[in-house]
Amino acid sequence: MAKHWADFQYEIYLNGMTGAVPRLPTDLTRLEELTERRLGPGPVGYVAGSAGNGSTAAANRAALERRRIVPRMLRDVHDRDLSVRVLGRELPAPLALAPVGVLSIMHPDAEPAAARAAAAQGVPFVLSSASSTPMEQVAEAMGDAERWFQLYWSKDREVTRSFLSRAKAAGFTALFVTLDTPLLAWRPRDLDQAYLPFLHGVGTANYFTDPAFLAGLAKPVHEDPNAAVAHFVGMFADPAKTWPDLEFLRENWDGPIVLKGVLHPDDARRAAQAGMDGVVVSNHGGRQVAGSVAAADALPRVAEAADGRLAVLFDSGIRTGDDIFKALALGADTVLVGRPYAYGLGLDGQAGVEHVIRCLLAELDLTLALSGHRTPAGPGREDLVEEGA
Ligand SMILES: Cc1cc2nc3c(=O)[nH]c(=O)nc-3n(C[C@H](O)[C@H](O)[C@H](O)COP(=O)(O)O)c2cc1C
Ligand SMILES: O=C(O)C(=O)c1ccccc1
Repeated sequence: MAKHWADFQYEIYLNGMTGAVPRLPTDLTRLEELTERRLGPGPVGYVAGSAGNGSTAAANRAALERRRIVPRMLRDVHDRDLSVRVLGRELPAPLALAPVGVLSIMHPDAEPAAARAAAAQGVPFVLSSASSTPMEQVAEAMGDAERWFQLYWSKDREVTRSFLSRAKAAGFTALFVTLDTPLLAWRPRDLDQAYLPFLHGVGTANYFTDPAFLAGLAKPVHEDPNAAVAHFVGMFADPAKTWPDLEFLRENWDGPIVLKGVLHPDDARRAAQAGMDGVVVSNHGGRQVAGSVAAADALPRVAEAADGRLAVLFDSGIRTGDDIFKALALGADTVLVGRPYAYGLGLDGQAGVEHVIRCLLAELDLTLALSGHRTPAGPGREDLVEEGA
């Protein structure tokens, strides 16, 4: 029996009979402003901020807003099923939590709380390489719930090899390789505050617990933390990588591999040729290339190039259930959501992340139904119009 995500709506009204209202807004676009008020400017600036003058993050939203749904009537939408099959797994809905590093700046419960929320709702959790908690601890918090590992592809092969074997041993089933961050982009909000969490050793937990990483240090981390941080900064990513290097990952990871940060259809074709299993159409939430194409504008062409050979995941700008509907209609199989759950965590820990997941999926379920669809495979380009096109 498929889960009825829309029941959350009734649950909220029912709880209201005893005077209770939701602890957080159900319009998730309001979370950023609330978080801004409650947490310090450094952490919120880091999470909310993006590259350049912020126009790419704005363009991500605009590209989704510009597309409007054309609902269809009288199509029997009584029985709905949001489940999807992606990367060889059955998911209860087309949603996963995106890899977001350094979550301890949002809440002391950090990644384990977000991972528990995902597990409780049955949604996959993608753990960042730059997690503030070692991957084994996050895995332990999740029991046998679905988890995927995001790789920052290090200059040091032994560290990469070690991360892959640790992730495998800890039960992460798919590998997400982030290609759009071989360098951190120009991020004025962080630059103006001279705020970078790693320099304080936050977001380095996977490295500082890794035997291959530690072998590269002259002294233990506690004896010379600055040298350990400098070593991390120097090796965490590698701008010299090229397509043939993917072979190394294929040889060292026997599960699905997904390339995150693909925006050009030719790069999707190369991913398929290289034996990859999927792509995430993403501009990193507008945090990397200032002036980049909006992720939703890139999605249809990438989906066409994938042509069923690759799983097509999407992120960058998803804030509501109708945004998910639009991404599905433009060719995504599943979406990831980043900042909204980070804000949910900052505002209310695990419960806040669960709130975000439940709101998104209840709204998606209702949007599907009210637009005349029963499953995530239903929406297509014919369900959208583009304003001004
Ligand atoms: C604070 C923050 C940290 C992030 N850290 C990572 C990371 O470690 N690895 C990664 O692949 N993407 C990272 N991302 C990008 C997200 O995975 C995702 O692509 C982006 O947040 C999606 O856009 P959205 O925030 O509009 O949903 C980060 C994003 C934010 C906001
Ligand atoms: O801040 C980010 O967007 C990001 O992807 C990142 C990069 C390095 C370490 C942690 C997060």
